[in-house]
Amino acid sequence: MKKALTIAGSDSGGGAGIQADLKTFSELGVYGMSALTAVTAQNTLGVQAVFPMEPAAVAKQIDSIGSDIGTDAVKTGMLFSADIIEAVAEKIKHYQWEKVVVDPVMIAKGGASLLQKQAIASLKRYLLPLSMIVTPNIPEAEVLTERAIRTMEDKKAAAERIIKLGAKHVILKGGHDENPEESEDLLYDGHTFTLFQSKRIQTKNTHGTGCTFSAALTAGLAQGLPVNHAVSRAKDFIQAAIQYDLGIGNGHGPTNHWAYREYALNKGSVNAQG
Ligand SMILES: Nc1ncnc2c1ncn2[C@@H]1O[C@H](COP(=O)(O)OP(=O)(O)OP(=O)(O)O)[C@@H](O)[C@H]1O
Ligand SMILES: Cc1ncc(CO)c(N)n1
Repeated sequence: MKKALTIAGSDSGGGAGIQADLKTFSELGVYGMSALTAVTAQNTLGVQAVFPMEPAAVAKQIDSIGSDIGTDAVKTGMLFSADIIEAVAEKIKHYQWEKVVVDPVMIAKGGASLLQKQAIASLKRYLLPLSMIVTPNIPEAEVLTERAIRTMEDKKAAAERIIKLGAKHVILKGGHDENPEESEDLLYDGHTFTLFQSKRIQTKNTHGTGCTFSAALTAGLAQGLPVNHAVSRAKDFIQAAIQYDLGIGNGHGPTNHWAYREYALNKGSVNAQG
């Protein structure tokens, strides 16, 4: 049984954060574990409140897992503060975990801050160098590189800068792009750029797309897929999850974590791998 650990915040509404991660791990046949960094009071309309955990409480949860169960891959999501980031980085080093996916979560779709501004320097300094792959969306990549991103050339330059910060791979996600036809994600390993394209689905129900994508990627790494295959399958997983949305809540609804197994895998309607 392959295992994956998510170090992230709780979304009470169930569409993003720890809940999205565990649902995704489960759908892909990986045993999921969690270390909570924060509790958010959240639904499809927005984030009503954030209650961060003590850094020591985050570290203790990771120790409980690391000292007994172990893990095949780890992802980080909402980390909130510099102190939590430093505690997490120390534990990742201590347990010598290498398959580390860093989703540099900063702002929720409604605009609520999930990472304090002062914590960005710590993210770059302590966590990115430990990551096998970092998964920014365009606004997050702009913050990490302190440059605006408009064109494909900008995207490539941003990916190069992020690799210089110490990440081994970067996947720059295009969900926030202006392109009405396609949602394209750019993978860079320090040598080669690979573009993963899919049809853009017109929907307001995209709550938790980033978490779900990075969790699917983490599950793939836990199962031993090479990075490009794990990205490709994660792209298929999120495509199905957005396409067959559930219509839950009054705002930006969650994606459908069952859809990949129910529709995509069986009908072969997407390029499933792994
Ligand atoms: N409307 C869409 N149609 C198809 N794919 C999409 C759409 N929106 C996002 N995606 C895909 O979903 C994945 C997550 O991308 P996105 O840029 O939305 O992440 P994010 O902004 O971090 O998500 P979140 O808002 O949950 O933090 C990417 O693979 C992206 O291409
Ligand atoms: C807890 C949590 N993590 C991440 C996101 C980003 O989608 C969110 N909205 N909530």
